[in-house]
Amino acid sequence: MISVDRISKSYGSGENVVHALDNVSLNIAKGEIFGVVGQSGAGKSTLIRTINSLERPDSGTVTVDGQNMNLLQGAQLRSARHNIGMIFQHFNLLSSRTVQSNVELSLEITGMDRGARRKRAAEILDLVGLSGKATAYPAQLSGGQKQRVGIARALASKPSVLLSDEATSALDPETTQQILDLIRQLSRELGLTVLLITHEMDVVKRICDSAAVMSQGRILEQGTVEGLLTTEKSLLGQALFPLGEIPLNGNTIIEITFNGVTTDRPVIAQLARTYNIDVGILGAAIETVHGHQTGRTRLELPGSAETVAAAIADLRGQGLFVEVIGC
Ligand SMILES: Nc1ncnc2c1ncn2[C@@H]1O[C@H](COP(=O)(O)OP(=O)(O)OP(=O)(O)O)[C@@H](O)[C@H]1O
Repeated sequence: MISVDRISKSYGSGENVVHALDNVSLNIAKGEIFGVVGQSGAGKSTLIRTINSLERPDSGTVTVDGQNMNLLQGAQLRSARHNIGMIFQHFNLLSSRTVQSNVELSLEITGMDRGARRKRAAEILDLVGLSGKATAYPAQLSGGQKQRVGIARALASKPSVLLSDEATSALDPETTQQILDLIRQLSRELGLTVLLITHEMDVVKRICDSAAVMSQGRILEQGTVEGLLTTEKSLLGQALFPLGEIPLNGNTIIEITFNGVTTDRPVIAQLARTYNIDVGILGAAIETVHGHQTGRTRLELPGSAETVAAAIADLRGQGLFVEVIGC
């Protein structure tokens, strides 16, 4: 649905040149929720602006829903943009217009007649849980409600893509979760493809199917969230489920990654019993992600090299992803 192929974008020149995007490629399938994480200045906003063609890349291609965005001009470009909704950190609502009118505004631009606009705005406000607030003004709404209006406005013209630029960064943790759950629900119900940029790992954990890590204009790693978790030394895997410093005391230290398949088995108790090892639990970061138990646990395995090797082989034999991180 969204294909970004080797795009680069620089600002300035000579000594002052900034490579905001440096040979960036990614593919987002229809209906997928894809998160891009990175520190301030990593290039995330530039990436989003090249996808809806607010910026043109210096090189490379952006394709959205089969259309090469770089080649579009005028009416064609405007029409392609109607297929891409966008939500923002600070909501960007017009304070002088009611909720209903803010949502209708995005439809006015498409040339839809008044009656159809009214009907569609009411429909989409209902979908985001705001039908009772149609006549309210933005100043009368909470942050979460404002973002619901932002989402309704973005989706009013029935786009197939939603771009989210730090849409939950101004919200408290509980409201963040509600908005993320709403985005996920809408994505599933409407088959909406979502690209969201964020600096918050919890956002990725809560709703993303796939994610990429950006730094200094480059993508350092990308893949499905579950795949990244089971990738050795994955930056995102470590950041999503942090376990802190590794204590080195001569014993073998391993990390077992759980991705929903095996957590209901008494893996650690079985290990201790079968190999007579006094297994030490050094840390665990396990949460329910998309209804599955996901995360990792760090264990210390004292004992002879042979016993420890046999225990690790046994765990891997059970289909578990095991990394030896210290010995
Ligand atoms: N219009 C511009 N002119 C000059 N430099 C720019 C411009 N837009 C972005 N940059 C630079 O490009 C780099 C990437 O910026 P970008 O806004 O894409 O990063 P970001 O990851 O979205 O950061 P943030 O989370 O702070 O918004 C930064 O060094 C920024 O200063």
